[in-house]
Amino acid sequence: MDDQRALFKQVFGDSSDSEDYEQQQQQPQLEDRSQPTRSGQNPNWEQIKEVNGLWLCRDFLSAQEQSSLLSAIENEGWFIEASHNQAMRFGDLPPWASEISNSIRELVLLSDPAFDPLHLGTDCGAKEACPFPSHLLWREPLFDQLIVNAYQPGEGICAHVDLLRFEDGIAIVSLESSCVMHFTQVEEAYCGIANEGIADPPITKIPVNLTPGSLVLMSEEARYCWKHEINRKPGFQIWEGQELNQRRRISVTLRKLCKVE
Ligand SMILES: O=C(O)CCC(=O)C(=O)O
Ligand SMILES: [Fe+2]
Repeated sequence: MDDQRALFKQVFGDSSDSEDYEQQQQQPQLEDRSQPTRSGQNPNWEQIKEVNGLWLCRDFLSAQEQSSLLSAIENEGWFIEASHNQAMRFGDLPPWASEISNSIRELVLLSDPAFDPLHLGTDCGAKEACPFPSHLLWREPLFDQLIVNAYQPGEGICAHVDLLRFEDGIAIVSLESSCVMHFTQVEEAYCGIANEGIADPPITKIPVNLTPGSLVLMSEEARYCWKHEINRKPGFQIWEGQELNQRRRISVTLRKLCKVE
């Protein structure tokens, strides 16, 4: 526990604010539900073409797996009080989170036609066709930091790039309620893309529908050159022309801390 606290301090400093951004309090909307089923040997990866390095696996967890995961999270007792909406772990992850981490690695491997199970290797030959770069996939541990967020209807998260204290390669699992996450390109700050003398391009927002049981992987440009946000104020959660119904949403974010030299 003390180790957890020391690590927390190292990452976020003395402030009690967990990140540089705050969850927004927003207004509730209506109901939405989908029931993805896991495709087992055939993970269905969707590459978000506009955002390099952004991948979505809608059927990551079956309905059954989603409810087991929710029970495991509930058993942690983090969200008994309505005022508690975020929990973090550093270092060794709870068993259920390690399981997610293992499944992610497995699923990425299964999606790679170049994967040779005898040599436990993948070169993710066609870089753009791989949901997670191989130099990240084989790091140990794959993830060592966990955030579980609980969003009540109307609550979201402001546009941000995840802190640079975390390595490349971030995973987000969604539970309970669908939401639209929007991606907007950052100007030049984090990703070293300078555009001096060039007029700012019009801001494009790329919407991605995060259904319950889905997994998002962000690496490279998606992680450093795009902000992500969830705005659940009325009028912002539109998918295929319809406003999404909102319920509580739980998300599990997995990241890896940068090594401190
Ligand atoms: O809740 C989510 O889906 C996203 C969380 C997130 O972006 C973060 O914690 O940095
Ligand atoms: Fe984030």
